[in-house]
Amino acid sequence: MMPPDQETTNTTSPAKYMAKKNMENLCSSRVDPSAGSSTSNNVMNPSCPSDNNNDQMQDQHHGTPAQFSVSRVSLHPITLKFEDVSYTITLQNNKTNRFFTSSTKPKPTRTILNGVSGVVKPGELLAMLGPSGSGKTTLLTALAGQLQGKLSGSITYNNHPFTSSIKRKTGFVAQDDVLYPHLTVLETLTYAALLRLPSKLTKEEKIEQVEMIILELGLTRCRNSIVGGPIIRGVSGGERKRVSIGIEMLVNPSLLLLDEPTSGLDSTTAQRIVATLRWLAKGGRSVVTTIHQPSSRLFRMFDKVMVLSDGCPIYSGSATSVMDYFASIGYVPGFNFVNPADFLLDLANGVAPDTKQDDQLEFTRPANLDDQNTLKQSLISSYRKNLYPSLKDEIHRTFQDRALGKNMSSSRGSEYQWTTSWWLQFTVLLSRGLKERKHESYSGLRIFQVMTVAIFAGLLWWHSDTNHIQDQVGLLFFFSIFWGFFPLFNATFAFPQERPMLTKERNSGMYRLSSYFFARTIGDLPMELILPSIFVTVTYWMGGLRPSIITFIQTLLIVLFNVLVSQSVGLALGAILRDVKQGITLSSVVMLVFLLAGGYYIQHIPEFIIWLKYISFSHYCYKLLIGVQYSMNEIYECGLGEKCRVFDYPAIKALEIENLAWDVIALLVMLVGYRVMAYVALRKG
Ligand SMILES: Nc1ncnc2c1ncn2[C@@H]1O[C@H](COP(=O)(O)OP(=O)(O)OP(=O)(O)O)[C@@H](O)[C@H]1O
Repeated sequence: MMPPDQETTNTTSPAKYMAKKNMENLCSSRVDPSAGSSTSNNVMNPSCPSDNNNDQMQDQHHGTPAQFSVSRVSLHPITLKFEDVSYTITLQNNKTNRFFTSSTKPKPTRTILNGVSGVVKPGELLAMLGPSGSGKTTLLTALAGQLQGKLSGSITYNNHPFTSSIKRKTGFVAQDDVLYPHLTVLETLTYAALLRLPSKLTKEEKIEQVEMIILELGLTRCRNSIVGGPIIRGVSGGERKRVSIGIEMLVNPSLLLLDEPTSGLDSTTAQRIVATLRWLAKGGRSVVTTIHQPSSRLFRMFDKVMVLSDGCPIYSGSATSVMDYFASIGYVPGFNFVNPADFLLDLANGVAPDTKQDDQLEFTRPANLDDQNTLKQSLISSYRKNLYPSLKDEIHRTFQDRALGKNMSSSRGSEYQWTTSWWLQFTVLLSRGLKERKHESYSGLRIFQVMTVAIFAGLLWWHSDTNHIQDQVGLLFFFSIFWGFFPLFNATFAFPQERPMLTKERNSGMYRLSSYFFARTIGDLPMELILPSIFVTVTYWMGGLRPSIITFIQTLLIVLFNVLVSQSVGLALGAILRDVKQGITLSSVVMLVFLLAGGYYIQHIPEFIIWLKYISFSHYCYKLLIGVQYSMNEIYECGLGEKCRVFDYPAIKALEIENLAWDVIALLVMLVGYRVMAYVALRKG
């Protein structure tokens, strides 16, 4: 392989660069006779090996690499500059401390980043190196404009602070891939394209872009495989990572930030990913990546390197000069030197270069903590003395920064304009949600659960009649409780589960919260309404309730209304608490209290707590069900040969059924109110 500096100087366009890389790949890694003839017209594919033939076949359909989406040069090159970036967090006191420390005592703080500076110009690939916990992710998140909290220093993008327009031109691939596990690779990229690419492109053109990305990232072989996740097995880790990169590549970002894109991957796959990043950089993009332990061949692909030690920089500058710099301040690699990254990470950990041979290492005493700290301090001082002044000059050379000290978290500028319409966002999100949740909505287990309860309830109340009024009232109360619990629990899961995805997509400006909210809540409706409809149909007729179609339809509508209200409560709890466990715990408490206050178990609630009855949606549902089931003057046999009015039956009388319209209004208020609460909680993030 040629040295990186030579590669860089010879490269004129990404397409040529990739063609050349492809040639190198064919020579160095494997000889593929079928590919040999087409190398001049072929893109180097950072893919699973067997993709190549497939890709070449598709190549003929899509034309030459020069026409590929990602081979386009960046339309808005961005120079990223950051100067003296510092980030401090306030540590939370633990519970024990809270009792013993006085409230006036300031909370302890911790500096995560301390005076970090750097410049990344279009066409450059910057790698951030450092031990675990040195602040790489924090810095990258700050550069992506997504770090909440107290950030000082300056981060500018073409001399401007972070704005929504920069947000749109920035791609951020987080360390943990947040993807929908049940969608295929093709579906994942297609939905992202439909949401992220501007409305001026037709659907077909957007899909064409997806096909190109799939081709370019070598995902052809797994295009129809589901992405998978921790529970369900899907594509491999490397393929998932490429899908995440592909989502960001779709919008042809001018600034691409990636957190550990090669973690957990074999060295060949890691090299392919870094080759892709380098290729993207050569198209005029500024690319910043954190990386844990790059091999020496990966290291050679970087243009710039930044080394962090405990949040402080010990090097920031050209990758080719890094060894010379450390040599100039007295640190040269030892006898067994192989990889510059190992050497740099040792230094960042405060471990001096080892001059002994491997077989002597086991006898070497590890450096103590004081020695390590002394070495780190010395490297930080050297950086400030030797590198920082020239870096500062470079930052100020091209143009004077205007935005020093601006609050980086103010990322929502007024110029924000959505790339797609509300309606398109809504329909795409609705379709994606239905596809993603198809397996759980239409799960056999869920249908079995509801059907079994329906049949057993029908058998237990088999042909009950009005003379057994208590049984019938019990059945109606069961309707209101069962169809209060079930949707409430299902809805509580909705937002906590989707929150990481929502945060990621909203941070990249993909869609409005309102379009997501409506799509998410409407998408759940079919199954949420079909199951109770089947349940009521089975149980109503088996249970011997009033044999009237009108009453049956009214009963069904009331139950469905109750489902929507309880779903609203679940959505609000999930959105406010954000945590499934807390949500479920609170849901069960709420539901049990509503059940007790519903009016069936207790008719004479003490005055001071009677308000519970009025906030219980089960109470209104139960009242409505009784109200439509029995007519005003209906009678039942209350003793031997004795007839009583149904409405005088104590459990019904206590409900004070007079004007059912108020109960409908109360449920309506709850339906809207809880949904608004859920929306506001989501908006607050
Ligand atoms: N909000 C926070 N609260 C508490 N500690 C934090 C917070 N954010 C960052 N840290 C701490 O700051 C340090 C730097 O974290 P960061 O994730 O940036 O490190 P990193 O270099 O990316 O590590 P790794 O390579 O393991 O991902 C860590 O010790 C982390 O625990």
